[in-house]
Amino acid sequence: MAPPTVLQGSVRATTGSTFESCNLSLFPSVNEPRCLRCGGNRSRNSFLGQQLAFKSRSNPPCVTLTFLSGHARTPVAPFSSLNGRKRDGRGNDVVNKETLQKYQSELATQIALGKFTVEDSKLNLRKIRSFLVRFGSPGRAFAKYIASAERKWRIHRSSKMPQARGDVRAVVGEPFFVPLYRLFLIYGGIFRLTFGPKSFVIVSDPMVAKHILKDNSKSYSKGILAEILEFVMGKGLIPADGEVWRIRRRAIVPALHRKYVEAMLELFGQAAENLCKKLDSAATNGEDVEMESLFSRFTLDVIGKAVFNYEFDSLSNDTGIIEAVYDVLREAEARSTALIPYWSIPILKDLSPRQRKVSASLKLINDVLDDLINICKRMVEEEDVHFHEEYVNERDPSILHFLLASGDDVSSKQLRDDLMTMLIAGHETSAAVLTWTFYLLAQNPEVQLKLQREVDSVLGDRLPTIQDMKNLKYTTRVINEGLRLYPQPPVLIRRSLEDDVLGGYPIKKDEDIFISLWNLHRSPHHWVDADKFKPERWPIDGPNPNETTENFSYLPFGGGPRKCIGDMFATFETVTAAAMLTRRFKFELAVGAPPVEMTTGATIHTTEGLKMTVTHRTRRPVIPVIEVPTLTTIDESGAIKSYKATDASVSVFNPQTEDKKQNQQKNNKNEVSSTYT
Ligand code: HEM
Repeated sequence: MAPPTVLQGSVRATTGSTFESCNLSLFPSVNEPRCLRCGGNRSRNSFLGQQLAFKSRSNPPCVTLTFLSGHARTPVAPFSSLNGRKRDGRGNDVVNKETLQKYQSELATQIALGKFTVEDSKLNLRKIRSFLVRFGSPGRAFAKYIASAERKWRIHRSSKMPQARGDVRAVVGEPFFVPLYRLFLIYGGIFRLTFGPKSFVIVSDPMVAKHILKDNSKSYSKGILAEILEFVMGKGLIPADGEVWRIRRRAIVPALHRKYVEAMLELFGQAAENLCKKLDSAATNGEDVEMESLFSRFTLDVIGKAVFNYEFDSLSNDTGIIEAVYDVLREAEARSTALIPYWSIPILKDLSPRQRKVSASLKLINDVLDDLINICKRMVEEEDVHFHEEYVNERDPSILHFLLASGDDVSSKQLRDDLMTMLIAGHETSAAVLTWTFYLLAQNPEVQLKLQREVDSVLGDRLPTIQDMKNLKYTTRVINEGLRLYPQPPVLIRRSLEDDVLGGYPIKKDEDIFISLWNLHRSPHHWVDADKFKPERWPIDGPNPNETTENFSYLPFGGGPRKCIGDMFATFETVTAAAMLTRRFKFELAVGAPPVEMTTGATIHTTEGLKMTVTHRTRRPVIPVIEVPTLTTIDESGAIKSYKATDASVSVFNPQTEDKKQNQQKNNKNEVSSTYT
């Protein structure tokens, strides 16, 4: 079937309008668009500020309609920020009406000045085309040619991407993705944000995100991200582009096969046990705990073992290497939010104590990695390797061991870059997911209780197995929902390698693009109660939600060829931790602790930690039902008499009332044994 016709027009062309470029009346009403060509109902109707995308239900759709300009829609959903903004009684964020009104009036002025108005063609090409079709096939072909040329011309000439101009100070002081959300509600799914000479294209539209990440991914690189991370990841998988990326991805992805992930479950369970021990003593001593740093240590211990078989043991120790890892991580985050590339100023690089410390930390980590690579090489040499697709060394199931055993022909520097990349990619992300999910659980005790019930019935007191991962359905939904509200990272970065058209707007080569997962995941156009924590929004027996099932409205692990390689690993790791921790403890926000606010580096951190009160879960006392032996007789008159063993008295038994009593007792017993407080 032919691809859908793509039409563009102004929002002014409303109800029942006919588009001159396509000779089609398209919609009887903006609210209820229907394709008049095929009669199909809408399948997607998103009126994103300046953009209305409409696809008919036929597959493939016969028409896609995109508005390029017009009036912005009044934002309908509260924006969500935790940085000093008001919250309602349940901790949900509420709209800062004044700010929105200011933006709306600013936008109205810009619209009045004609900034977003598309100029219509003075020529009535529709009439010319109608005239041409009278001349048979050559006329029709010519009319078609004119229509297509006009479409291109319209895109080229009249499409003007909505622009937000800002003073950079306006976005300093709060995580940068928060003002981007406000701008998205006003300017729509794609707009340009300009600070002085620098401009970024901000994408919050699922279809545009899909185009960049999947359909035309070859035309985009990691851009600034690669520049920022070069000092620590070199040519590792996250910053790498082109041929290096292709070769390394092909070598590394097979290492995370099913058997490897299964082997990792034991590791997740052991690390979660260690964390439980820490919490045990805090709960016994009545001390509050700072969960963000504990989660960070938990995931560091996991990823060290999983990637290069290194025992950081950071939940129990504070060694120099752990400090070095954190130094480097903090530096990477500082660089990713810096307004100027201070690290490339030679004098700063050599004289600044912080930069010198970072260089020393990097050297320490690299030395440790080199040692680990050498140890592993020796192990592999001594081993009688029978390498196959699902190869796992029992003594050392790490990714490094798999790569060396596979005969991966790679320089030590590249291998080090890859290991470092996985260490960073798999550490802070998972820690942040756990931090924010537990923050949400503390605010939603009914969800925490439901989660605990599932864990009790699926796990009991066991360590989780791979089979349990299928059965911990609600726990998985809790993690899915945590990832929706707090995506890690909140923004994906790309740079265009050639000219392209995004959402109908032409963009040039070398444009910097931010795909806001924060906006996509909280878009009021795609989610009901977008800012509410509702694990139930995901059908419990449905597929695990991802970019494919949600058509790029939800992409916690990215999408397309550069999708996260550790998605299954991370899901099982966080599900295991959530299950094992909530099985033993109840989590509440500590009384008197500072408000939990966001700050950002590569992932979303809290500004002052996540202070929690952790208490042991206790079963309600089980009231035993004492079974007293009885002797029952029926006398000649038919009356039933029962004699209790301990009791000399004789009671006359009325079967009906006794049945009721027993049922009552049974119910009490069930309730007591299956409920935790
Ligand atoms: C909950 C935890 C995690 C989250 C939320 C997460 C998220 C993501 C996202 C969104 C991307 C795409 C980045 C982009 O397109 O620019 C990505 C890429 C990547 N992730 Fe993860 N990740 C997690 C855990 C892990 C783990 C455990 C590992 C390693 C074992 C890992 C390794 C990577 C790598 C190597 C890439 C780059 C892939 C490429 O460019 O080819 N991630 N991750």
